[in-house]
Amino acid sequence: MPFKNLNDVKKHCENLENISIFLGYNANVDALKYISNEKEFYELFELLNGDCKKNLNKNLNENLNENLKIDINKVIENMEIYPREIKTVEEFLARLILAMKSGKPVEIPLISADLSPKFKKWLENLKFNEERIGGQVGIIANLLSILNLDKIVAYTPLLSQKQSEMFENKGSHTNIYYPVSTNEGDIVLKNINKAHKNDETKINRIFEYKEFSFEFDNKKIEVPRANRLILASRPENLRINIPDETKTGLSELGKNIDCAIVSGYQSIKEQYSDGKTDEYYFKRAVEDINLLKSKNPNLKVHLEFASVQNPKLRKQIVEYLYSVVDCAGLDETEIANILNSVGYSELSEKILKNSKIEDVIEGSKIVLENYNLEMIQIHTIYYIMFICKKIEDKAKNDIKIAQLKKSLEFATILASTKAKNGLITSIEDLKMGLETPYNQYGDLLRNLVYKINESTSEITYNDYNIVLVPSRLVNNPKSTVGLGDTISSGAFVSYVADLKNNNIL
Ligand SMILES: Nc1ncnc2c1ncn2[C@@H]1O[C@H](COP(=O)(O)OP(=O)(O)O)[C@@H](O)[C@H]1O
Ligand SMILES: O=P(O)(O)OC[C@H]1O[C@](O)(CO)[C@@H](O)[C@@H]1O
Ligand SMILES: [Mg+2]
Repeated sequence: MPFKNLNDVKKHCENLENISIFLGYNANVDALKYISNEKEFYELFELLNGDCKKNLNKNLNENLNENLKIDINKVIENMEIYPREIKTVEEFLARLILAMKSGKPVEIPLISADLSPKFKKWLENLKFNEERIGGQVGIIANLLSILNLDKIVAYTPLLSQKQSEMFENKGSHTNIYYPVSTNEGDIVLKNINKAHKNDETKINRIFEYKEFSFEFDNKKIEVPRANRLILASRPENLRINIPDETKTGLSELGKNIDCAIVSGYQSIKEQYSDGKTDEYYFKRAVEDINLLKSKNPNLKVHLEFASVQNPKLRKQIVEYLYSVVDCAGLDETEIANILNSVGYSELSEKILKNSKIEDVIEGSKIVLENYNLEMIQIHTIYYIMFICKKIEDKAKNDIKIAQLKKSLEFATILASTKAKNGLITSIEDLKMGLETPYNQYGDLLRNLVYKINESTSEITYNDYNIVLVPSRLVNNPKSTVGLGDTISSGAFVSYVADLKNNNIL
């Protein structure tokens, strides 16, 4: 047990203090709506459906204005169609019910210009419970600031005043910066709170539901676990991209940082109104990473995946970007979806259906090898796992395993603190995570991975280190959005700190 008490955790955090990182590309405001029980679920749709419980079951809402009421038959139809973009309230309700039935994380794009008037009106009237910083860059920057990293260079194309002020420089020194270009083509780092531009604020709507049951179409639906559905905005002028004038300074910036976390590619569209295409942006994204690495070949880059509804774009992210990054972070659904996009639909189905760890490992190995990644980190509700190639020298490899385990242990402490408290405000808060027990399958999972690591049977795991730590699962989480980002950044930065400080891996 690497962390016996808060002091051990604090010591670990000290290792991170000499790390500098680049983060790109997505930050937004998350508007959170909590759905804690059956009553709150029905209340969501009251504007459209009056006595919602009754009406969502019997469709007896005749006394409501035709233009407003929810068409239950259409909702049922959409549950079959499984819309991958949301334009109507019926599509939204269908995907929300399916998400709640599965208890799995879901993100769906919402194109504001295309919304039906009824859905638009409903969204405008919806009262959210709170607003928080969102997006991988937003969530990770604020976490790493508290962990006192030396420098966090956070780049996001849209930086309104509201958004820039949601970055919290809470470390022992100002450490979150925005890269700004000079006339000479260099990058200077500006305190992100003072770097805002005249941009719009990107707002995502997050529906955070708890465990409860409700009735729809006269059937009882049990929500197996608290989770979230994200309606992600896709503003036309959000281009996942570093402008040319800033690009010229990237190689010099790369020299002064240790690592980077890139994410946000899920916002890239196939076609833009000015004729630009997905390919244009993926090629630029590859250039950015190559430039960052050009004068610092040791720079480690982690790509944090997200839910991508369009299979073609999902495949592009993998094919363009996995070849140039070192580490990949993703949840169980995301690895399954990737496998489906790159030709392993049977394995993908198995993972989605049975959540068996052996299948997840098999899938991770395929991705690791096909794209020559150094490491994959998978987070699921019950465990967090690193998979990477072994070092030949056994003594060194044993140290590596111990270090990787420590990084994952740290990550579970971060996640359970955030799940329990909703946010992490200081290193002291991590006591809450440390006091959260591992989930009930902890020993079972550890034994299973022990056996897999020992096995020499037909599936050979001999060349790989499979390092697993069970999650410290919070029963009644305050919120769940961003827990994966928290896990991935905590684990990756710890890994990089070990590389930098111990020189052993
Ligand atoms: N109640 C909880 N307590 C502790 N950890 C949790 C809880 N719920 C989810 N997690 C962790 O958070 C991860 C969610 O990651 P992910 O799906 O990538 O979400 P996001 O993209 O919103 O950050 C899960 O895989 C699990 O490891
Ligand atoms: O796809 P987008 O719009 O960048 O949003 C990503 C979403 O994922 C999260 O970063 C959580 O992983 C949310 O905070 C955010 O709403
Ligand atoms: Mg995630």
